[in-house]
Amino acid sequence: MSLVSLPQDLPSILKSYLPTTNSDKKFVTLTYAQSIDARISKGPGIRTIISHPETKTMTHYLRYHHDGILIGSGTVLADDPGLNCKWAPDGSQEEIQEHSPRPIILDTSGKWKFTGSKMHELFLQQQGKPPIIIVDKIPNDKEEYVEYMLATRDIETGSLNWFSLTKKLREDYNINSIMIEGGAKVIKQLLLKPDLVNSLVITIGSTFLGKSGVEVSPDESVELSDINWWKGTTDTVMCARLSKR
Ligand SMILES: NC(=O)c1ccc[n+]([C@@H]2O[C@H](COP(=O)([O-])OP(=O)(O)OC[C@H]3O[C@@H](n4cnc5c(N)ncnc54)[C@H](O)[C@@H]3O)[C@@H](O)[C@H]2O)c1
Ligand SMILES: Nc1nc(=O)c(N)c(NC[C@H](O)[C@H](O)[C@H](O)COP(=O)(O)O)[nH]1
Repeated sequence: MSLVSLPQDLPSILKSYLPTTNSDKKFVTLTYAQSIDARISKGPGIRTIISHPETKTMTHYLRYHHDGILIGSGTVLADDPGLNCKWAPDGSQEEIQEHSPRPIILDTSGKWKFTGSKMHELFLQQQGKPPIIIVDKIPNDKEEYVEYMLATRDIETGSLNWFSLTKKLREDYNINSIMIEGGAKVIKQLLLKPDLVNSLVITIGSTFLGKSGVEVSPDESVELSDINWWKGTTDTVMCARLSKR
């Protein structure tokens, strides 16, 4: 699949919302595409195209600028995504392989298999990297090329500690910048974490997906700051930061 060109005016808008090059600081970008009625797919498990081809290219431009890309098991099972980077300044195969982010799959109950996936196929073609899977238990039948990382949980609540997770990815795998693409369960948690998320890049497609669509409304109200809008052919992109609560 080839991408359409990146709109010329997008990089200047995105610049201050991206990790700085050579930064060894932790940087988390939360990014996804939603409908006007805040849905990210037509229904649970249904892969739904919302982005115009030009904002799809933007997603690959964002991937180029991050060390890792994280999604939940619901998304990997529904979408079978490639999670590589297909955009590069000169589009060369070497550059694409080098800049493809490391896929990080939050699959605590071990439902997904790398073998046979689109990610696996791209890795074998040297067009993508193998994943790190975040699990609650290291499986007995480990898959070839996969790295397993134990989920870090709060002792008192038992819930996933996102701060420790990003710290561990940084310390153990040198993954400083992470872009988080979804799905809904992951997005809803992170919209309430202004101390963890450095920037928000949301594509809003000109469609309503309706009541049976998968919604991404957070459990509480969320204020944004440092807001910038880009207008494309059919989509708009909002770049912002989560305000401290
Ligand atoms: N439009 C977009 O930009 C976009 C992006 C990604 C996904 N999607 C869509 O979203 C849907 C999937 O969303 P979803 O909400 O079902 O799944 P999800 O991708 O958010 O994954 C949920 C799973 O991730 C793991 N997980 C998440 N948070 C966890 C935590 N705190 N502790 C432990 N494990 C945790 C669990 O295994 C959980 O079942 C699909 O339809 C997909 O097509 C759309
Ligand atoms: N930007 C964006 N626009 C969309 O319309 C849409 N459905 C997604 N969905 C995000 C989700 O993570 C998908 O699974 C990957 O975007 C697929 O990624 P690949 O191209 O296979 O690498 N993302």
